[in-house]
Amino acid sequence: MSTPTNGTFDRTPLIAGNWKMNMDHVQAITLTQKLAWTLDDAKHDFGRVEVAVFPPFTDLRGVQTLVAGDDLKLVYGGQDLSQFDSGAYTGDISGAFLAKLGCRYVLVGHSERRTIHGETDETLNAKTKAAFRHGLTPVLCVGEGLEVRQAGTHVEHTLGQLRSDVAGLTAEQAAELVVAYEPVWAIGTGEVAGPEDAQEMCAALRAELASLFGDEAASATRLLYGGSVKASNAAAILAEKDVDGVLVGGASLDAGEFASIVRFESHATA
Ligand SMILES: O=C(CO)COP(=O)(O)O
Repeated sequence: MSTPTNGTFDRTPLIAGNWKMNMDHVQAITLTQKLAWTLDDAKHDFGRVEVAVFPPFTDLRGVQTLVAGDDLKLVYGGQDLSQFDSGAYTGDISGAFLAKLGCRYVLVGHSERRTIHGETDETLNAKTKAAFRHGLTPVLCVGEGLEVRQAGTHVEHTLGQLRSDVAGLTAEQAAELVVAYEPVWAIGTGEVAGPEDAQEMCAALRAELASLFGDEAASATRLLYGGSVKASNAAAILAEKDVDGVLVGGASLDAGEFASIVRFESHATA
């Protein structure tokens, strides 16, 4: 069973940038280069804190070429994949294609896929399994909307999503899985859930994973927080025991800001 650890953290932190539908394939090269140079200048240790970017599909070939050509240590993934492997699914992208492009990760069930594209937990369960089938690590996104948060049922709601989306996985897959808690009300709004909110949910997610797959698997699963993460709030969120990384939207489009989030250990957690 893969237990990502580097001796300092319980699990290797993952700092992930979801570019959403921003950056064409030319801009993607500039952003990736700038990020790589900034982190190189800062002597970033990628074995200590892993860095992943999630560009649009049309950027992936360029990012792959750059990463391979310059031997960059950052990794990348797709923002979605099809639950099917190939065939008459116009507009969809197979996990096989992402794997061939060198993707390590793929986002599954981002709230924008759930709300704008109406993706159901049943579909997301199939997508999670498709990712594993193609050797990709799913970064499964879960989280509640504002009404659910106000009703106080956010933990039950989010655990319900998790249970449906991971049904039928093996303990080994659960250990490799990354789960991102992204409260919808905190995405792109400047409203950030407090570190204690992130910890509350991540602890609940880990306990649920333990009951489904056992303690060993659950202690290896990396849990991220996402929603208005910036360099100024990342360190406090990442100081929480069960938070193993962050999934960053807007702030990942600025190489300096994102690099600063990656280097969260150099910030005071005040
Ligand atoms: O949705 C997000 C990352 O997947 C969060 O986006 P923001 O960081 O822009 O709030």
